[in-house]
Amino acid sequence: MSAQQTLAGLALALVDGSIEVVDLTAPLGPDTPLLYLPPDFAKNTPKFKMHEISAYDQNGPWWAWGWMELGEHTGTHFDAPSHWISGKDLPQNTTDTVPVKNFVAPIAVIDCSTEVAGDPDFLLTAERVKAWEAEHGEIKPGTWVVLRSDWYHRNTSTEAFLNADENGSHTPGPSVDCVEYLVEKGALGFGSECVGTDAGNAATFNPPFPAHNLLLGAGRYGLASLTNLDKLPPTGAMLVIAPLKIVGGTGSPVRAFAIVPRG
Ligand SMILES: O=C(O)C(=O)c1ccccc1S
Ligand SMILES: [Ca+2]
Ligand SMILES: [Mn+2]
Repeated sequence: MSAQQTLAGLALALVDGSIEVVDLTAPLGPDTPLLYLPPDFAKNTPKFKMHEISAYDQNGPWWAWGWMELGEHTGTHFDAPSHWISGKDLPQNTTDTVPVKNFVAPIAVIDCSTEVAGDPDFLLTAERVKAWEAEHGEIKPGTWVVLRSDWYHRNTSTEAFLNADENGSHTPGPSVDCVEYLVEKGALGFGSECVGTDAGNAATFNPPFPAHNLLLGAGRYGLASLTNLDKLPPTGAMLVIAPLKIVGGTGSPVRAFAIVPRG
């Protein structure tokens, strides 16, 4: 089938509903949960704030618009390699230089929602990824790999989403050997439903924050605060993300969605 026929088929399938578009993005606003780092360790991202310019009034008689205060790593967002010191000198490592072809790719969904329901500190390991491959096929280079945890149901409450106690945050993520394996398999990036791509206790890993240190350091990417992964098949869907083309950006809020075959 030619490329033209493939795209024409996609257009028809979108119209007849045999291919659906599934939103993977959390609402973005003042209530969007943000990562919380201990203030004696690091500065944090300020909350999202919308400033009204006009609302069909004396400031603009027929129009409404505003301006935002918004962190790069807020809500459903993309991590570029430059976000981490291990990726700071890599080529094409900022939101305005990452090749745009990397924003449309196959997505592999590893469902660990049952395990996470029993253990919020659950770690996706290389062994668990290999077990998924045994059932669904090998992860091919250029694939986004995402951890389905159903954690997105918590993202209307910062407290529930960060799930912290005196020992820190308890949220799932990938182990060091998992990230090493995904890099080895040529995965484009790793995605999570949690506030960040790393597990809540990833500061204690060696190296710390492997989904940043090793993944971004290998020139791959992260996606955090995804939603609706429970509506995707293990394989066969395509991920589309649209980071803002922020000059020199280390990341960006994104509208993420999946193109999913139905029936
Ligand atoms: O970039 C993020 O959203 C993120 O997850 C993060 C940022 C800075 C330090 C640690 C982490 S874990
Ligand atoms: Ca980020
Ligand atoms: Mn991050």
